[in-house]
Amino acid sequence: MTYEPRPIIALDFPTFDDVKNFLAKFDENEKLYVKIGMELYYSAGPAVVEYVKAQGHSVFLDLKLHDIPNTVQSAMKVLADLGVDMTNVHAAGGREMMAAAREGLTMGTPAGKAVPKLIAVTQLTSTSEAIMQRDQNIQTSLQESVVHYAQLTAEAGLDGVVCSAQEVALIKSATNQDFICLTPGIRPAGSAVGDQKRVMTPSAAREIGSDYIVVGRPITQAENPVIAYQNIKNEWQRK
Ligand SMILES: O=C(O)c1cc(=O)[nH]c(=O)n1[C@@H]1O[C@H](COP(=O)(O)O)[C@@H](O)[C@H]1O
Repeated sequence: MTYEPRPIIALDFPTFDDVKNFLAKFDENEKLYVKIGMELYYSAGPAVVEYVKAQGHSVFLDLKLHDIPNTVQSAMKVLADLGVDMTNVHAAGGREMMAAAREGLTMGTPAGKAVPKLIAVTQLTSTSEAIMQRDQNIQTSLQESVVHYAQLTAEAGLDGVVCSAQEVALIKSATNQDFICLTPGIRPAGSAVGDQKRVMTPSAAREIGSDYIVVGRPITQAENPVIAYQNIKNEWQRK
C-alpha cells in the first residue's frame, strides 16, 4: 500500500494570487501535498507549479488528459519536465492512449529525476449510476464500469486510478493491493456535498484502504482553512 499521510488539497482557485494568499496561511514548515487542476493551470500556467514546488510542497497536476495517443504522449513529455509528483488521464481514452501517456512521461523526465506517478480517472465522483447509464450509454452497474477501467489501467502499466472511496476494496481485489486508489469526493461528516455524488468521510476512506484522499472545498472554503486541514488530516491519519 502507498498510504500518503497528508490529504491532497485541491487548489481550485482562479488566480495565482489566490494560491499565494492561501498557502501563506500555513506555517512555512508545513509541507503540503496540493492538487493543481484545470482552472488554476489554465489561468496561471507552469509558473504556479514552479512556485509551489519551490516552497517544498508536493504536486498532483490534475489535467485529466483524453485525446489521441500521439497528442497525449507529446503533452505528457512536456508536463514531465515540470517536476510534478503525479498526473492523470481519463481511462476512457483507452489502453493505447494510457500506454502512450506513460511513455511520454518517461521520455520527458529529466535524467536522474523520478518519473511522475500516472493514474487514470475511472468514473468521476460526480457521476451516479443513473447519469452514467443515461449520458455515457454504459448499460452495466457503475461498479462494473469502474472495475473495468481499473483493470484496463493496470494492463496499460499505470500506477493506479482516481475513483470514489466506495470502490476501493473492489478495485484492489480486481488488480492488486499496491495499485493506487486516489479518492476525491471526501466530505467530513456534516459538510456540504455540492456536486459530488459518491462521497465518504476521511476516516471511512482510510478504513476502506484509500491510498490518497483529495479534499477541496471543505478546506479552501472553510472559515479557517488551516484548522479545517488539520482536522481532516487528523481524521485521515487515525486508524
Ligand atoms: O481527478 C480528480 O482529482 C477528480 C476526479 C473525480 O472523479 N472527482 C473529483 O472531484 N476530482 C477532483 O477533486 C477535487 C474535489 O474537490 P471538492 O469536491 O471541492 O473536495 C476537484 O478538484 C475535482 O476536480
